[in-house]
Amino acid sequence: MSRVGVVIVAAGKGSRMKSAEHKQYLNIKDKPILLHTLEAFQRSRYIDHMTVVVGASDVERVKGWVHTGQLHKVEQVLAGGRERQESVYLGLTQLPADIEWVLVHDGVRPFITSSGINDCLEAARQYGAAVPAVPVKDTIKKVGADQVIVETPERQSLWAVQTPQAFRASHLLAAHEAARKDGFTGTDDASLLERMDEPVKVVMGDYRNIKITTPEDLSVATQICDELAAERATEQAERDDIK
Ligand SMILES: Nc1ccn([C@@H]2O[C@H](COP(=O)(O)OP(=O)(O)OP(=O)(O)O)[C@@H](O)[C@H]2O)c(=O)n1
Ligand SMILES: C[C@](O)(CO)[C@H](O)COP(=O)(O)O
Repeated sequence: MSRVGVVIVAAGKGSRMKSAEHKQYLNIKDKPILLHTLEAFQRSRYIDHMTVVVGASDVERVKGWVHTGQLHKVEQVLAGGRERQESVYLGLTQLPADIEWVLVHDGVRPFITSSGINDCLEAARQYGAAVPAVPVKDTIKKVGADQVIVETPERQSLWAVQTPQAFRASHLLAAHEAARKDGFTGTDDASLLERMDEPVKVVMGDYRNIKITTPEDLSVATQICDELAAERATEQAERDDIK
């Protein structure tokens, strides 16, 4: 029987946040960003296994959260690498053998919902690989080193890509190994399959599934956190009514 796993990468330094503490450990409301993310996957009935990749000096801290007993899907907490891609690769190499489908998620995207996870996973099962994305709202310019515009791509075809990104685990590992061999570094996992001409399906993401990157993201994060908690409470009340 195969299982669905997620590799959650959280070994970054958060340099753009410019905070004393690495951003994944800053609180949104009552708890650290990374803990919100882990709880979102723990809640999802589509996920069986979690591998969490963190900075070497944070492994014991995160294992401490797991030992509270609320995060039983977290089966391993590993030390990551210098780049995001290396952290993902380290997680993939340690996945249990029974994980057929794997999602890769940024630890600093705490507002992923169970339906967002399911949409991506379902599309991956159908097409082989899938990522969530949202249509861009701004006009995007390609700008040269001299700060002069090079071109304006047609907005209709531009999407801002998010995580979780879902793949057959063996394919993603092979794509990472090929990228390492070729010295290729991508800013997401899908790009490693794209360069091997493997199709990746795009599913509609959620504008609230933000990657917490800079200080201004923190105030909007509090608002999104409240909205999602209220929506979960309403859904729970509806389920209780049906019983
Ligand atoms: N060596 C790295 C770098 C990044 N990440 C993770 O990849 C996700 C997305 O990266 P990003 O938002 O860029 O985080 P940082 O690299 O920490 O931020 P910055 O680029 O501002 O330093 C984050 O959850 C981050 O912790 C990781 O696991 N290992
Ligand atoms: C994977 C990602 O979250 C998709 O939007 C993004 O590319 C990560 O980028 P970063 O350079 O690690 O911020």
